Amino acid sequence: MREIENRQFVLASHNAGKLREFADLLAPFGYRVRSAAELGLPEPEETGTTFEENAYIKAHAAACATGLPALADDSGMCADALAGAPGVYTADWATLPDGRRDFRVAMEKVERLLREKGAFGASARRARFVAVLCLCFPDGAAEYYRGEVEGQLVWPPRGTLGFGYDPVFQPDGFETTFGEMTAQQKHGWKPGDAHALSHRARAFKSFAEARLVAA
Ligand SMILES: O=P(O)(O)OP(=O)(O)OP(=O)(O)OC[C@H]1O[C@@H](n2cnc3c(O)ncnc32)[C@H](O)[C@@H]1O
Ligand SMILES: [Mg+2]
Repeated sequence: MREIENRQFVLASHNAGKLREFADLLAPFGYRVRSAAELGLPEPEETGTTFEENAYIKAHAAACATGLPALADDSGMCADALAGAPGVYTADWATLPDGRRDFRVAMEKVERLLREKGAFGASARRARFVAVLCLCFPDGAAEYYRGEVEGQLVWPPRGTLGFGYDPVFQPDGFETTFGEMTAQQKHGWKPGDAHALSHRARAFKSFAEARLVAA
């Protein structure tokens, strides 16, 4: 198995919300991590049809560009009543014709479609967040870590914390949305804990246990 040498790798993401969460999750481990955004790397086109394919595209591009191992996160929200949509197209649903992203518009679109399907009760509004992390080396060797969290879509959006679709997602067992949780509450995990809450923290926990060594 190839090693992460010199405690150094690239985070192959341009999403500020994700990068904040990873900075937080990685802090206890003391790795030297720079993001694709900081390094000015181009954003590759996400042409895959699965989270795994898109995570590989992003991680491989960053690993090739830097010569370092790269970790990418491909994630999304899957609504049962919409046959798993928006899924891998979660970011696309928020993208305006001029390329900017507006998650209020995206959340309204999801809500409109749920209403068209008659999805009003909690059980009809079930959804999950999925995150697939890909660790890829410059030679193309890759490994994957997946995390999912089940919950329901609420309306109207609640909370101003987090990012993306957080204000409409209420994880099972909680009365608050991810938009009403601090980053620590949303992760629901720190090194040594047996369980994590968010999709990203669950995937990260597997990655950390397999690959990271505390400083
Ligand atoms: O590809 P990178 O550069 O990492 O950044 P991105 O924002 O394009 O990320 P994705 O392609 O993986 O798209 C994921 C979408 O799902 C949303 N999403 C993912 N995780 C989320 C979370 O924890 N909370 C809210 N929304 C999330 C996010 O806002 C994006 O629109
Ligand atoms: Mg993307």
